[in-house]
Formats: sequence, structure tokens, C-alpha cells
Amino acid sequence: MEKAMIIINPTSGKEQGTSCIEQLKKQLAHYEVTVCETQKEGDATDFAKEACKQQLDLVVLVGGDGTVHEGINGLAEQTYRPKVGVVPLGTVNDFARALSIPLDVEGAIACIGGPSVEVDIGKLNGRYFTNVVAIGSLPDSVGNVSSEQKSMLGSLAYAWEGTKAAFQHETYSFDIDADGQQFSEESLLVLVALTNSVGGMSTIADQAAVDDGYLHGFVVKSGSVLTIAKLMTKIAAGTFRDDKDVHAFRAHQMTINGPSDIQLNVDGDMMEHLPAHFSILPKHITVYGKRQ
Ligand SMILES: Nc1ncnc2c1ncn2[C@@H]1O[C@H](COP(=O)(O)OP(=O)(O)OP(=O)(O)O)[C@@H](O)[C@H]1O
Repeated sequence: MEKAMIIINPTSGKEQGTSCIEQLKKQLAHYEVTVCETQKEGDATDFAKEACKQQLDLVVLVGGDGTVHEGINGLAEQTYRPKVGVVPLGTVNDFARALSIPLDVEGAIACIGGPSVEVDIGKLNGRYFTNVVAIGSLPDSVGNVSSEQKSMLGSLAYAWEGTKAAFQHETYSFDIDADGQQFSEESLLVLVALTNSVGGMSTIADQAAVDDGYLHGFVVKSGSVLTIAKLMTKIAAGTFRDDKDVHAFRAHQMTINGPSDIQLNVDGDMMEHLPAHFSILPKHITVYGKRQ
């Protein structure tokens, strides 16, 4: 009999994680299932490592992008890696969006066992990421959204903090090396995306596919309020990357240097500092979902 581990963050989203276990167990009827509830930061990583050690066939990550991030960090370095299913319960759920996994619990559970994709995983210094790394004063403010704000306001909480930061328009100097090409920019926001879903929006890194083997970089060159307002409309119109104030590039390896005191927003949570060394593990993990 095949073996599966369900890793659930019971505090994710509107805290409906534990109520979907029975539904999941029905979908996984032909698996011997172990359920692991996370109690704190790092648990999902440890559980996922254990699943590799036991050579399980499937790991289902139930939670927001933070839980997916932690679970993938447990799998990425192991030689044997189970297939992955995702039941998105967070506010944004970029990884599920990028893989066309339905955002409702029933739809997401029904995907497990269907088509799958071998997705790229990003490496940032000593850790791994699945979606996007954001650097600058804008992600710094958005990273301060509290879990109470998220529960009450959902993605509006991010929009509110982002707008406040745009009005403060503090920029930083960044030195970037992308596959040997070097440049410096004064910027409010630098993004390194792996997928076409960034903060729930599909119009920023629209050309990024989950398995194209590239890191997709974007530098917002100037930080004035007017620039930000213009870029917001360009994001809505799907023409962000073509704007003269956006430097879009792609690479297999990148190094970004700048002030060492600003933290990076990695898959939605604040961690790591500059300098940031990026590389890519192509088609590294098989996930139930669809390539767009
Ligand atoms: N039992 C727990 N209590 C508190 N925090 C936890 C627990 N289990 C895991 N965590 C932490 O919660 C973080 C956020 O989890 P996750 O992203 O799944 O949910 P979320 O915050 O609701 O989602 P989103 O960020 O999309 O709103 C994880 O990175 C993890 O470190």
C-alpha cells in the first residue's frame, strides 16, 4: 500500500485545516495516511524531511504559502522526494494559483492524484523558495501585516500596508549580478519570481512558468508616488514589465547586494538578509496541479 503524510497548519487562513482531514482521507483511500499538525514555525520542514526519510509516496501540504514554503524546504535537499499535493488555506496562495490548483478545499483535494508538474525550486542563500522573493521598503512594510490583520482583512491588509509604503517611497541602492551581467539600481522594490503568481496577481511575472528553469527579476527603478500609481495601473492592464521604470530580466543565477539591514520577504514571510545569492533547481519537485 502506498503511504502519504498530511501536514496541516491548524492556524492557517480561517483555521479550517483540521476540518478537511476527513475529506482528504477519502481522496487518499488507497494510501496509508499519517496526519501531522504543525505546532510552530519549522515543524512542516521537519515533518517533510521525515517523509523523505521514510520514503513516503505523497506529502500533502495543507495551509498557506508559509506552510508550502516550509514543507518544500524539508523536501528540497533530500535525494528521495515524495510527490506533493497542496490544499491552499492562506490569504494569497501563490503556489496553488501558479499551478491552477482550485482555491476551494474540495476542488484542491480532488486535484490530488490527477495531472502533475515537475516544478522549479529556487535556492536563496541556504534556503529554498517556491514563489517569490521581494526586497526593498515596500515588502518590508507588507511583511509587517499581522495575522490579526490578515484574518480580518485578507489581502486588503497587504494592499493597505503596500500603499502606506508607497507614500513613504524610500529607495535603496542595489548591485545586481544576473548570469554575469552586472548593474546597479536605485529602487523601491526588487522581485525575484519563479511563477506567474506574485501576491495573488498574475500580471507582474506573467512570463514566468513553474518549470522554465529561470529566475525572473524585476526592479522598480524609481520610487515616486506617481510612478507607483502608474505601475499599479500597468499591473492591472498586464503591461507592467514593458514600463520604462521597470527593469525586467531573467537568469539562472543572481546575486543581489544592498543594505544588509533590510530583510527579504520570501514566499510571504520576512527572513534572510542581503547579500542574496540565488540559483535554481530545475524541475525538482513533482506537484499535483497543472502548468499554465
Ligand atoms: N500551530 C501553529 N501556530 C502558530 N504558527 C504556526 C503553527 N504552525 C505553523 N505556524 C507558522 O505559521 C506560518 C504561516 O502559515 P501559513 O502561511 O500556512 O498560513 P497563513 O499565515 O494563514 O497564510 P497567509 O500567509 O497566506 O495568510 C508558517 O510559516 C509557520 O511557521
